[in-house]
Amino acid sequence: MTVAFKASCSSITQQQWWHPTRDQRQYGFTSLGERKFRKRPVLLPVKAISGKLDLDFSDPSWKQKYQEDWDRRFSLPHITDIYDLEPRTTTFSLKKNRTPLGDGDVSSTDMRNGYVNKDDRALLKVIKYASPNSAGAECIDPDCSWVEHWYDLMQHIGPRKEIYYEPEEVKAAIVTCGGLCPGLNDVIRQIVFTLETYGVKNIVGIPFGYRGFFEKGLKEMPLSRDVVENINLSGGSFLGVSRGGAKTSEIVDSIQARRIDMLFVIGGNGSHAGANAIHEECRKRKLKVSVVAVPKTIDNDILFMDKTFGFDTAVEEAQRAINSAYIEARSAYHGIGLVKLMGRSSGFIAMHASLSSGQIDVCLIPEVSFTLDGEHGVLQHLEHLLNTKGFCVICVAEGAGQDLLQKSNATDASGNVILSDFGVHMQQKIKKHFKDIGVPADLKYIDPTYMIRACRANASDAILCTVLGQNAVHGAFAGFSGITSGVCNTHYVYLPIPEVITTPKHVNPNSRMWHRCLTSTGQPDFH
Ligand SMILES: Nc1ncnc2c1ncn2[C@@H]1O[C@H](COP(=O)(O)OP(=O)(O)OP(=O)(O)O)[C@@H](O)[C@H]1O
Ligand SMILES: O=P(O)(O)OC[C@H]1O[C@](O)(CO)[C@@H](O)[C@@H]1O
Ligand SMILES: [Mg+2]
Repeated sequence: MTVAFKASCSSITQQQWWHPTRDQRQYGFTSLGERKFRKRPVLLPVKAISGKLDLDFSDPSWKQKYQEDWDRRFSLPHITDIYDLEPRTTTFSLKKNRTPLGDGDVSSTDMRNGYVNKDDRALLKVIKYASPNSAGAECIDPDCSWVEHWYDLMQHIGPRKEIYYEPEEVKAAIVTCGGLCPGLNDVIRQIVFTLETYGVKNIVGIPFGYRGFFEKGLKEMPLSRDVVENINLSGGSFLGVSRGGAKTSEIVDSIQARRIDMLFVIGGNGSHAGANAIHEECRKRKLKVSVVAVPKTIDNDILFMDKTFGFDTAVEEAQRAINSAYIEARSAYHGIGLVKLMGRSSGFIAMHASLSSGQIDVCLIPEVSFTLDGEHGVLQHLEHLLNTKGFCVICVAEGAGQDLLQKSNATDASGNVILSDFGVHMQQKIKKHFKDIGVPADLKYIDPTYMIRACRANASDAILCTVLGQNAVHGAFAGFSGITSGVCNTHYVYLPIPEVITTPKHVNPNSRMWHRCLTSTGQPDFH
């Protein structure tokens, strides 16, 4: 495959992720192979923090402007942004028996059936809210009148008919970063399987996250179907994980020295920021490297995504802890069960675990403030529960109630703020409160966080991992870089990395799901 640099290309640095640089893009996708020159879109004022346009709703063309901005933001970076490249017919056959692998001769039936079309799109909104005050309403215009806008350039994920790499020449690397998450091994396994299906022979694992790129003594791990066949049977990461790391330039030096063509980064928001920085640095150096991320977080806190892999498993595993807390509390005189679950900035695990168990009386999450003391505080409610039903069970997310705790200013190796331990704080507060008022209370505190994170993916997460792992490879072969993928509004789509890491996704306290949780626990407002 011949490679020629494009004369002009704008490189986007990590600091310049926001829209103005994206506004500079001149090309609109019509397909992966053909691109039409499109008139440069009108620059629109953008509110940098909210990510929303300053739209004038009296302007009859506001919808068009909104969509244009959306198109710009969600256009997927592609290696033809830098290179003049001709694609070749894919080696990924959907019907193996009729089309031998690696010969590039995809049958005409295959061409018609099953490959993802350049114009396939997913719809972002499916509900029209009658009022901005409706539960869960996310409105564009003040009347909440507009529904239909598309993940215009968030193309449906899947194999394309045309690819931009010669599989036999590709060296692909996989790295897992951040904390553990059920399903990491399933994703690694599916990436390897799919790469081999395209005909890639040189696949390596980078040990212990980004650290594996620079730490002397950490060797690449050759990967194949044989090597990864059974890794999904246990939790953790077959490759190892780590936080913190080297400068992006050092990582890209290493990528260059190792002659890596495709890098698959499985990780959370930090890993995605790193993946995007690597992608930008590769562009700056004019390296033909596709960097494709796969979102990993049990916290389910990545924007736009219905759910991330590991989350279902975490919720399911949390049931065991909640059930134990319930049994302990139910069996003790004035028993109180307290369970702390993960969720640094989002309370999805705590909310879903509380809802699904049906055993929780009080659920506390970071998104909803509360007081512990006083007439309307949590402790008063616990007194009430002991008086009325004789026991109670509380579920707290680790990031809850941080405003009630002393800040430590400490950070981990990746720069994440180390939170004060709300579970322990709550344990001490409850003990002291009941001692002070002279009421017996038998508190059992359970912190199952690492047990939940280290376990193997359940069935639904294993399927999600399969979809995401396979499609990461399809995305790389389709020539995208700086992308990630996820299930958005029940459809799987590719997204540009910067758009998903602008802020963590939070539980909406005005959502039906949080209202359901309140109905289920019966807890009052703690104010
Ligand atoms: N802004 C950034 N730019 C470049 N690299 C980053 C950035 N933020 C984090 N990283 C790197 O990404 C890796 C993973 O980051 P981090 O430890 O925050 O985990 P994460 O991917 O967010 O996963 P988790 O959900 O478990 O926290 C680390 O090696 C870290 O150095
Ligand atoms: O102890 P570690 O490895 O830093 O991970 C803890 C963090 O992992 C997360 O689950 C994110 O993956 C956070 O909720 C939590 O704070
Ligand atoms: Mg993170």
